[in-house]
Amino acid sequence: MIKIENLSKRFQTEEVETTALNQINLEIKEGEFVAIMGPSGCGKSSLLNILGMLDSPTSGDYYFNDQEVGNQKESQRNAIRKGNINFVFQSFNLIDELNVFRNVELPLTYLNIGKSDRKARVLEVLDRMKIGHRKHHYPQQLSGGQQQRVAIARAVSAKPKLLLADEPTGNLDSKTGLEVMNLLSELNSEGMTIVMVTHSERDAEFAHRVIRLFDGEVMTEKTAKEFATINY
Ligand SMILES: Nc1ncnc2c1ncn2[C@@H]1O[C@H](COP(=O)(O)OP(=O)(O)OP(=O)(O)O)[C@@H](O)[C@H]1O
Repeated sequence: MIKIENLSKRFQTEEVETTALNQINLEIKEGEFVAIMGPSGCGKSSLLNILGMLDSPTSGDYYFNDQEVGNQKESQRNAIRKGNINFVFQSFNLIDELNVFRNVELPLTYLNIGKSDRKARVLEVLDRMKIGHRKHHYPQQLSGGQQQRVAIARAVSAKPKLLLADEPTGNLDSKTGLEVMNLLSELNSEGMTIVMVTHSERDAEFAHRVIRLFDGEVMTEKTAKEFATINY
């Protein structure tokens, strides 16, 4: 599903140039659950943003389902992302002015799905995320775990092929975090490909595979072993 070849991302500010990703190569197959780990500043978010087509690489290629997307125009990337890729964030990013039902319905509106179809899909996904009983509540009336379940419902209501999660349990206590990880695992076992950035070794255990980044580079198994002897 995903193939990245010799991909680099550099940020240029007035004084300095930062290499966030340096000549990365990686592949992710359909149906995989992959965790991306590494110390702060190693390039995890930069990689997730590129995978999600929110940002483009400075050099190198990104193939999504065999189509080169990294070097496409923004409008083209947006069109490919629509319906294929969705996101879950650490800070939930729900719209405070909309109730739970409307938050989850919104992305379906952009996909031009009819009203009765939307309603059926929203109710189904809210039930699956065990939050259907809160559909008339507003985000601020919910606990963190409930908000994240709504955010996951919103992200998966359009049945994306790829779900990108940026520290999805970062703002949750460990019990609620575990519930969220179980939901993500369930979605993955039904076929959704998941790529998750995490600092939590416990969350990473839910993944099939961990990609470790260090200073913008993917660590090989060998360098990862060497690295394990250093504390970070
Ligand atoms: N928009 C930007 N402009 C300039 N530099 C940036 C920008 N975004 C990221 N960087 C730099 O690129 C490097 C990688 O950042 P990135 O956010 O990808 O790391 P990260 O691994 O996600 O970190 P954290 O775990 O702290 O979120 C860092 O040195 C960061 O300062």
